Amino acid sequence: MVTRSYAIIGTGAVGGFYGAKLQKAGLEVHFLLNRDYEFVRTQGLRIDSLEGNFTLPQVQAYNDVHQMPPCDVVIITLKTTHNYLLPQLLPPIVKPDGVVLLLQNGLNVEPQIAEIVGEKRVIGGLCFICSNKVGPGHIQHIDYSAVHLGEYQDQYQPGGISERMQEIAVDFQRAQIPIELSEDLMLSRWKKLVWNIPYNGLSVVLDARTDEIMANPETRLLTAELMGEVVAIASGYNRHLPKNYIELMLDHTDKMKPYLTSMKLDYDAHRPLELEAIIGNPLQAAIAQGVNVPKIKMLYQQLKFLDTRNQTILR
Ligand SMILES: NC(=O)C1=CN([C@@H]2O[C@H](COP(=O)(O)OP(=O)(O)OC[C@H]3O[C@@H](n4cnc5c(N)ncnc54)[C@H](OP(=O)(O)O)[C@@H]3O)[C@@H](O)[C@H]2O)C=CC1
Ligand SMILES: CC(C)(CO)C(=O)C(=O)O
Repeated sequence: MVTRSYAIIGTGAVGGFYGAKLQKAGLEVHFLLNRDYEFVRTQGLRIDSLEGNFTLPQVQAYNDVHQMPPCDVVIITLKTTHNYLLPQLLPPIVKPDGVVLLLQNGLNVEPQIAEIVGEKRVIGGLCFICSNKVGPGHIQHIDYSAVHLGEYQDQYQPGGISERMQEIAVDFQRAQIPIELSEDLMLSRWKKLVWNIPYNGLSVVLDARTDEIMANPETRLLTAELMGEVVAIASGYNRHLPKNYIELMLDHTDKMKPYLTSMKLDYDAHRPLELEAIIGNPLQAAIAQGVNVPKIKMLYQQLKFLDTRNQTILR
């Protein structure tokens, strides 16, 4: 059996969880860390999960990419606000025939990765997971865990299901991570943005959990209207979402455990928001296609104000 080596770039809520699951399943995983490096090097990772708690007392931990071996699959799980580091981080750790798997929210991040490693070496991924890092090397997995993968091609042309996606899927299944393969990464990204744009944005502007947003008829309507605008931008790119998709997303959120989005957690911790990847880039995509999205534009403007002010306030 061919075994692929994995690198996790950003061992936080998402990277810590998926990387630990892959290692637990017997795969070779190398973890890049920042502030938690010393702790994780000596104590390993702890995962508290609704699927079962586990610890990995020993992991291959690094704080310098030049110490890491080049890997077959390099998984990026930094916040997009740290992607400016990738031109330095990526080149030493991707094998010549390796691939970069981008597990981040948002739109139009893959082209930035393709500029660094080449267009044929990028797979995009969407994570359907609720997970937080609650202490050094300590991840709390609250709900869901599925990953959807799609090949990136220039201008997000549909890339079909490649052999390497199927190989990665085998590893993820072995690690008991539910995985779906998408023939069209852009369609998958728009579907996810139907959820992320309203809830991530409104959770910050309204200072609210998902259940609070859903309970009030006005903010529930606003959520549906924002979703409608996202669907309209996707249509501008010839990606047509199912007619009942908005209803499905509202229904799905009604059934979710009350949830504070990652953008709200970042805001409360005075960390920069993933505003450009999640809302700014889709807004630019709407402008480029001449699609009118007044509510998304206003949400972006409000968040830009809050984010800028939040960065200047002393903690
Ligand atoms: N959390 C979730 O449930 C979900 C998250 N996502 C998306 O997944 C992506 C990752 O999010 P998430 O895991 O929550 O974020 P986290 O902040 O939990 O993880 C990012 C990690 O990157 C590390 N990091 C930052 N700078 C460096 C560096 N220079 N070198 C090495 N590591 C570094 C951080 O370490 P340190 O703190 O020490 O700087 C942190 O542990 C985002 O795009 C998010 O939107 C998508 C779906 C759900
Ligand atoms: C809907 C949710 C919360 C998990 O599926 C998500 O996609 C996210 O936090 O980005």
